[in-house]
Amino acid sequence: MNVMRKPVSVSDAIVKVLAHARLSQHETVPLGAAYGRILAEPIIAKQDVPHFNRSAYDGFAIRSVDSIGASGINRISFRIIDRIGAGHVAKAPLAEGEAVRLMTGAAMPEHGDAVVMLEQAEVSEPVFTIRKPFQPYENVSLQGEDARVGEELIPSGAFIHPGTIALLATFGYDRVRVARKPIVGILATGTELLEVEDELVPGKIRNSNGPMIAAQLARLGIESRSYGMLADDLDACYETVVQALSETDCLITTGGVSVGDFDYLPAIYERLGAEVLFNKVSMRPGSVTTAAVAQGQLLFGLSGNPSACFTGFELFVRPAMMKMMGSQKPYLPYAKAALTENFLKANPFTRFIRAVYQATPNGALVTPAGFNKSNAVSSIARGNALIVLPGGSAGYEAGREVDVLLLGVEEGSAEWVL
Ligand SMILES: Nc1nc2c(c(=O)[nH]1)N[C@H]1C(S)=C(S)[C@@H](COP(=O)(O)OP(=O)(O)OC[C@H]3O[C@@H](n4cnc5c(N)ncnc54)[C@H](O)[C@@H]3O)O[C@H]1N2
Ligand code: MOO
Ligand SMILES: [Mg+2]
Repeated sequence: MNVMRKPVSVSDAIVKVLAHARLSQHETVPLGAAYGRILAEPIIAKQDVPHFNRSAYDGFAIRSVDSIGASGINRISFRIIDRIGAGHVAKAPLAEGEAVRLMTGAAMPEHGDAVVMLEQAEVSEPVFTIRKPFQPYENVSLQGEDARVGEELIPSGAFIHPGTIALLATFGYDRVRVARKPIVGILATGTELLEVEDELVPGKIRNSNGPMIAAQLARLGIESRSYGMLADDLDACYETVVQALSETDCLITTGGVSVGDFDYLPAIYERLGAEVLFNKVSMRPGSVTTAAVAQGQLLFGLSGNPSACFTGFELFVRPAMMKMMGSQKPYLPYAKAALTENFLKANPFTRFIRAVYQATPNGALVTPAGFNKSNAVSSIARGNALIVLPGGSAGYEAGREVDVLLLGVEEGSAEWVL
């Protein structure tokens, strides 16, 4: 095996992966199941919102013209001819000096063009007086002020969050066209691996990457299919990879991608006739992250080292999954924050430091999340962000503003800015 590998930059690696991230058929789901999915159709206003002029307050609908000249010493009086709550319409149009007592959301009566709030009226049923004039449309929610029929409000490819659900419901979408979710397989390789419930024995460790990747996918709303754990055995791993590829849209493996004697993923890609897009990225951790394509399907060979595995997923698998689901915002959201402590290690490669990002009244701060080597698991548990230190730097001092990628944010970014 050739142990010398040619590294690609992080951004080139992302471009290569995204060029092969395709799906996406669509499916229709009930509105109640649409949260967290990606829209496969734009939301176009099916009616004006609101679709009738309505009162913005609890009060009295009047004709504004009747209020001209009202003041503290010249109170103008109105006669209440009807009383309606939201959901009702007044029985008759307003004539001069008439008012309808109506509640927030109730349709304005014909000829009514202003609302006197209850607090602005001195009421003595069946009349009330006012001490100021009202402008046309004062305290009225106008038809179409929120959205106009035919207007494209949300593009296809948008993440469906609770606000999107509200809009869909407003227009009567009881079913929504969304991108189909990819079916993603996970296979952990390593003779040293134990099941989570197993007792530790010398030389062995529990498989933490498998459950971690399943949760990283779950965070994107994707259910995974586990192919369990396999010992480092070329034939057995190859067979499982072939089976997994026949049952999934994409396969993620962990471990066995480096140059060790029992790192069989490179041989598996060769046997599959897969095109290896890259097998070395100029980053730490995750330098051994590999991506390959076999018969149009993406295979991600993530590192066995937990922090490297985690970072490889967030940087490369995540945008690919989002693109496969038609997302317009596949990238991790980006922020700037001030480093709270020195990080003085030199960085020949781009370095991704698991970190805690915190917005404070004095600006955003970011703190490395502790033990930060590729094999670290504690810092991925503590972190909610990745600090990005560019390659070629000599480290950074506390107070310095640094680039940060935010983890676990529902909606990503449309651009990769680093
Ligand atoms: N001579 C070289 N050695 C190594 C290189 C190199 O370039 N030349 N790269 C190093 C880097 S960087 C990393 S990262 C690791 C990557 O190793 P592999 O991806 O091949 O993974 P393994 O060898 O299978 O395991 C590495 C490490 O991770 C532990 N592991 C594996 N699977 C899991 C799992 N499911 N859950 C938790 N931990 C896991 C495994 O026990 C090892 O400790 O290679 C360096 N070596
Ligand atoms: O792939 Mo490694 O994580 O750079 O230590
Ligand atoms: Mg290895």
